[in-house]
Amino acid sequence: MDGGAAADGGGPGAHLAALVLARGGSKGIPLKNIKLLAGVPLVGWVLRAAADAGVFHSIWVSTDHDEIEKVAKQFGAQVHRRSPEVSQDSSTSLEAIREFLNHHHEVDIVGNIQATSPCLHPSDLIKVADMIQKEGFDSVFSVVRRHQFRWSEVKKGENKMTEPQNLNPAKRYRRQDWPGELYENGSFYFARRQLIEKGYLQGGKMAYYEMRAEHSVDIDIDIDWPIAEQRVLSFGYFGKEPLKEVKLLVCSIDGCLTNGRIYVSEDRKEMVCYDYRDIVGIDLLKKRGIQVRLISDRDCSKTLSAMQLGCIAKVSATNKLEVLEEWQRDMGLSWKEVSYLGNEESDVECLKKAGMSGVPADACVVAQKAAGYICKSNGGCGAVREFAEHIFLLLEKVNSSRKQMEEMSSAGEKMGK
Ligand SMILES: CC(=O)N[C@H]1[C@H]([C@H](O)[C@H](O)CO)O[C@](OP(=O)(O)OC[C@H]2O[C@@H](n3ccc(N)nc3=O)[C@H](O)[C@@H]2O)(C(=O)O)C[C@@H]1O
Repeated sequence: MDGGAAADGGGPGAHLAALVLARGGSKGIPLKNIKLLAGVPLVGWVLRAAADAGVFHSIWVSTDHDEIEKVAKQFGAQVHRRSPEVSQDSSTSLEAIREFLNHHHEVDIVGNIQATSPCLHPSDLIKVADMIQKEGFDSVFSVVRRHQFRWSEVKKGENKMTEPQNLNPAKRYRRQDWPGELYENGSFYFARRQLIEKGYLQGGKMAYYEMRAEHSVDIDIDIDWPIAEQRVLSFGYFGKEPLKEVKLLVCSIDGCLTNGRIYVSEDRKEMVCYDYRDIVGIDLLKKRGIQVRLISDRDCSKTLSAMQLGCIAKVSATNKLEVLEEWQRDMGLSWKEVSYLGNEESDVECLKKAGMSGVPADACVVAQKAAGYICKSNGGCGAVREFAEHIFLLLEKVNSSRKQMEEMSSAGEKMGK
């Protein structure tokens, strides 16, 4: 097959756009593209890798859905609102990419990154960008090596026998004696505009990029979801900074631990409402050795003591960041070890500083923009519990990367012997 070479105007100066297609409809999992995978919306995993790769002139999400648009922007992507015609179950990726190109004449090369492959790393994208921009390929797509023996299909009623396709049954290869075969894994498809306009994502001077097997995840059906979750926890890309264990969670009281409503009686006694699930969350955090401290810019000391949470708290905090800095210094923690759950403008600086930050679903927009994680639960309705789960997932990741490091160094030692 030849898509017709299009080797013009594609050097380092050419506009390379990352494009993630994320329609709202989905055959299996509802709103799959923003469903939380290990605490991060699916599309967020690849957007983070694309941003940190630093090779794209622009990063886009093409969608037909308001919620997906919101999430895409939170991860720093620009949004192309696509037409319903290319958002159907029957619409192909190529159709959606061509529509995007029709609206963005500045783009010379498209790197279509599929959200359904969340284990992508920036290092992969940097290498592919080089293949296109320096080595002059017109299209590059990702593959993975598999050692799978294939057999021909025999349809019901056919009077045939199945045939081996890539093996000799008399001399079955052992894994280590057979290089295996390359399979398209759906992680990405880079192609020049000229090729795409001719109706191809793969063609011209074409190459594959072989991904490491552990980075190759393709979420297709519901049962893939828990497997993918485990895979990203072990091998996913979690951002530029090395991960650290969280040692402290600071939680804003009004609007996070409570729903923000205050009932006042005639004798000026106040009542607030909180969710028992959040108290369970606080207990679980403490059991895992994570201190929980509470903060409020209001004097809510009486209410707080009535709640009997057993947490250190600072009320009437006029500057929450100063309090947080003081706690961080006193406990001898790095910012990476501090997590923060807030919901208001007064929490923004703390959310930006903390290594791990979250907001309830109904937090104000500026707080949402500053946070790394947006809970599905509202304040006072399980957000603390949910954020605790998110922290536990991170701890699992820290443990598994520690194990990986230990395994790698012991393998290195063995080789050195
Ligand atoms: C480039 C391409 O042809 N991609 C197709 C891939 C590819 O062949 C496989 O991943 C290879 O392993 O297969 C499909 O893959 P799937 O349907 O999961 O789509 C992959 C991601 O792209 C989004 N998408 C797809 C088409 C479209 N018109 N708009 C979109 O937003 C989906 O929401 C999802 O996030 C398939 O299962 O049929 C359909 C995809 O169109």
